[in-house]
Amino acid sequence: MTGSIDGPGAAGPARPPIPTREQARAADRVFGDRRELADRYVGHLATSGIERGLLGPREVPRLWDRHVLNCAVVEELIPAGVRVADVGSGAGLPGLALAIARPDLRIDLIEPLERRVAWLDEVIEDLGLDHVRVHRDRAETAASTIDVDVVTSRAVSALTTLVPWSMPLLHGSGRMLAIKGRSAGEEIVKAEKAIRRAGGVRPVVLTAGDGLLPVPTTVVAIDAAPAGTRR
Ligand SMILES: C[S@@+](CC[C@H](N)C(=O)[O-])C[C@H]1O[C@@H](n2cnc3c(N)ncnc32)[C@H](O)[C@@H]1O
Repeated sequence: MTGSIDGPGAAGPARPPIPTREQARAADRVFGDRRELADRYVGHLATSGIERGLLGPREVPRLWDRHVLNCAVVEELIPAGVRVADVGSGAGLPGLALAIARPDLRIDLIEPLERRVAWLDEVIEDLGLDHVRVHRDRAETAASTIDVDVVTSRAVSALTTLVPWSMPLLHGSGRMLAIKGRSAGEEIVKAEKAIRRAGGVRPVVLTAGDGLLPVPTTVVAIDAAPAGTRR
C-alpha cells in the first residue's frame, strides 16, 4: 500500500464517491449515528486530501472500501474508553476513521510532515472531533509525551521497524494493532527478535470486519509485556 496512496495528484478535485449498497450497509453498521461524519470525512479526502497530495487521485473510487471502512472496522479490536495513538496517520488512516466510529476513545495522531498535520487539524476541527489531538512528531521520539493503551498503524513500515517505534508508546501495558496485508504471518516471523527486544509478546494475526467487508482487514496484534516481566 505504501506509495500508492501518496504523492501529489495531477488531476483536479474529485467528487466524493457514493458508496455502493454493501459499502453503505457496512458504513451504517460501523459508524451508526455518526455516519454523516464519515461521509464528510470521505468528502475531505476526495477533495482537499487529493488537491494537497495526501492521497493519489486514483484512490478516489476506493476511498470507502480500501481506506475508510477497511480502517474503521479495526474498532472492534479496541476496548471501550481507552487511549489510542495512531502512528504515521497521513490522511488520518486509521486514526480518524476510528475517531469517527468511536467517540469514547482518546486518540493521538502522530505524523511528522507539517502539511499533513495542517490538513488533519483542519479536518478534525470541521468534524468537531474533540477527542482527537495531532502531534507533529516522529513515532520514535513521541514516547516522552504519549502514553496510551493501544497503538495503531497502517502502511507505515515493516514490523521490524514498526515494533520498536510503537511499543514504547505503550509503556509496558497495552497492545499494538498494525494493519497489514497477506504476508502478515511472515512479517511476524522476520520481526521475532525485534518484537522480543521491544518487550512485545504474543504476536498474532487477527481479522476485523468479518461478515461486513468482502475482504476483512488483516491486523497484527502484539501485546506489551510489563517492564519487570521481560526476558
Ligand atoms: C504511506 S503513509 C500511510 C499513511 C496512513 N497511515 C495510511 O494508511 O493512509 C506513511 C505515513 O507515515 C509517516 N511517517 C513516516 N515516518 C514516520 C515516523 N518515523 N513516525 C511517524 N510517522 C512517520 C509519513 O509521514 C506518512 O504520513
